[in-house]
Amino acid sequence: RKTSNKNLPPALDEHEQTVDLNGEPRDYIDCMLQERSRNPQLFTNRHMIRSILDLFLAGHDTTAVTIEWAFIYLCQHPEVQRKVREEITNVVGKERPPALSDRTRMPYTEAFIMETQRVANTVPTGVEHVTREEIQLGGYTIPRGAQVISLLMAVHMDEKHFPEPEVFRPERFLDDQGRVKPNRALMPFSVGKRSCLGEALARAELFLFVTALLQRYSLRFPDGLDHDLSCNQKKMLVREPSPYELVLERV
Ligand code: HEM
Repeated sequence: RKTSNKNLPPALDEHEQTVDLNGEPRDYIDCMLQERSRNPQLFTNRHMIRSILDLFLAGHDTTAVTIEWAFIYLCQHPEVQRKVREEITNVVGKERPPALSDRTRMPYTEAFIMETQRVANTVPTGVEHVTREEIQLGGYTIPRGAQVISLLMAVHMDEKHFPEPEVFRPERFLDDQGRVKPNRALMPFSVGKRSCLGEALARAELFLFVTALLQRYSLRFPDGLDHDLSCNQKKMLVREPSPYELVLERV
């Protein structure tokens, strides 16, 4: 057992002492420690702490809060909830949990998640980026070194791309045959080289969580209560709904 390093957060210290550098990694921290044992110059402890923090900050709240919005829309639009459940029943049934391989056969559910991300705008802006050189954009000159923040929410609420943008309507992402109709203006994960690194993981989580829950439960607001859709103002970066109650009934 190595000597304990008091300068490290306890979780990292514990991992450093117990990791099997050549064995099966137990988790993300073990993977990083194994990688560094092969190439000590790769990153410092500070890098490792930051990258774990990134996973929590960028990876947890964003997806969890999008799911919170999805539940609100399902309660506000019982017809949408009925159609998603119908698709789950037809494609997955009740005998096994939904799997990612079901996704391509569930266009309505996909469209529902797309519409949820468009209207919820959980991450309303991109992260700040800095221009490396002067550029012309839409008739404006942006100087080198300027901080640029994209307003993704403005695109999602632009009626040029999404007619009646305030209306929640998954069908806008379906063609006449009921197949998913992508729209380039839907960009909840931003676009370009620095777009969200966790997009595939987040989309998988959204699909699996929503379908697994709706397979077993119907959702509604408690009688007489409607959610006012106000946002938690204390949260920065992420648009979170204020707390609400849900009734889950076994189906
Ligand atoms: C529904 C869930 C999520 C949404 C809406 C979302 C959205 C975003 C957005 C808008 C950006 C900024 C991109 C830009 O500035 O151009 C971003 C960056 C990022 N996201 Fe996500 N994200 C989600 C989930 C996740 C997950 C699950 C992870 C990791 C496990 C993750 C990791 C990251 C990282 C590392 C960046 C920075 C990428 C870079 O700067 O190169 N995100 N995300």
